[in-house]
Amino acid sequence: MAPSMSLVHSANTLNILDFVVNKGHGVKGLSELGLKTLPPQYIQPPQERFDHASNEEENKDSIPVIDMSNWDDPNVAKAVCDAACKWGFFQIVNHGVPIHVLEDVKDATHKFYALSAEEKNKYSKERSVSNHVRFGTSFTPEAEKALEWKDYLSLFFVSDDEAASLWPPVCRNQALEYMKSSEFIVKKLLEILMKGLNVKEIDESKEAILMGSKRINLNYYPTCPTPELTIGVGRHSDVSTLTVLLQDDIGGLYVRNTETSKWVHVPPVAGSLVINVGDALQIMSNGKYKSIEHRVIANGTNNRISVPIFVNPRPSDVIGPLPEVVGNGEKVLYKDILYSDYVKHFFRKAHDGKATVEFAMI
Ligand SMILES: COc1cc(/C=C/C(=O)SCCNC(=O)CCNC(=O)[C@H](O)C(C)(C)COP(=O)(O)OP(=O)(O)OC[C@H]2O[C@@H](n3cnc4c(N)ncnc43)[C@H](O)[C@@H]2OP(=O)(O)O)ccc1O
Ligand SMILES: O=C(O)CCC(=O)C(=O)O
Ligand SMILES: [Fe+2]
Repeated sequence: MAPSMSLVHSANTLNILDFVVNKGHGVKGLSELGLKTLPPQYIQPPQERFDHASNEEENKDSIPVIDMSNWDDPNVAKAVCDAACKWGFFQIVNHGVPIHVLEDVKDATHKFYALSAEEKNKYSKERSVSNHVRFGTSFTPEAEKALEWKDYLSLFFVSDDEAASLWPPVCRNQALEYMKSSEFIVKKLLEILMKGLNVKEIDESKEAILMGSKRINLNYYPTCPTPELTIGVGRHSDVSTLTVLLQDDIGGLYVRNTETSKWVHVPPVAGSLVINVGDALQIMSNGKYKSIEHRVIANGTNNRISVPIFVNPRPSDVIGPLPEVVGNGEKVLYKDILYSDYVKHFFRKAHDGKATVEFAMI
């Protein structure tokens, strides 16, 4: 049932948290109350807010958009490896994932968030029957000094049967279809990126360590009353090997240009997918491919959705710089780590830019 305005207007700190986090209304519920001011829990410290004025160069740079019409073109391979080295981010078009699959998963995301708070809350950390399915808000509310203006549904893929019994019916098939249809591009991209590291062939064990587990998140960023005071997603890099991100046409994702330190917008391009290198690939490539800091701003006029697929090592894998990369005697930058330890370290703290990878540094 929708809460009355007076309930929230008279709310103290605890009630806002109770409404958003415990009752499962999320920030979407908060947004739909039509608040005129941002609850104090969402006010980010000035250094974490997005300052358009001091980022005036944001439009001068852009991440590469690569046409994948011919996957076997050596120029395409070069463009992919160059982008992974310099930007850690690129967009791909003509990639082969059918447009209707992308549209369907976006529609399904809206349908999931249109469910009642009670229905969505069945998938919360406290109520979900499995930790492979989790509906939540912000990132790690228990560890954050200021909350992020985002709700998410996170689905860890184990098998079709498990998804059929655990994932929310309203978005299950569409999420699975998107994951399955993008498997081809993940394999091709990893093949290209591995060749760039002198890894000639992706055998079974390499395949497992590169892409042995997958997680899909359905992100919802509702309209925010005072977007300049808060953030959709704080500065972070992904802990994945690669992330395949589908965004809608609203925009708001920014990527750090490590040469200028400025934030560069990733503009929505119809039919495209955003690809980014995650920490696991940065570690395996001994720093050659970069897992770049990114963030999402809050929006004062539109709701936004995005659907990342995180392609990861298996939790039980030990990852470290690949022998093919460091066999030539170059300095080894990262130690071997158990991947689930790395991910737990990421999830235990608030977003903190590039700090997570220090966990793996020698
Ligand atoms: C939400 O906003 C986000 C999310 C992200 C996400 C990026 C990624 O997911 S990248 C890929 C992550 N890798 C994997 O999923 C690998 C496979 N999974 C695992 O290894 C395990 O599931 C585990 C993550 C290691 C945790 O397993 P387990 O030991 O069984 O313990 P849990 O109780 O489930 O979790 C431990 C701790 O982490 C929190 N957590 C777990 N999963 C998520 C999740 N999907 N989203 C948010 N938080 C999660 C959980 O709450 C636990 O915390 P406690 O405080 O309760 O201990 C990127 C950017 C974003 O903004
Ligand atoms: O919403 C986006 O565009 C990016 C989200 C993101 O960075 C993440 O979920 O890891
Ligand atoms: Fe991310």
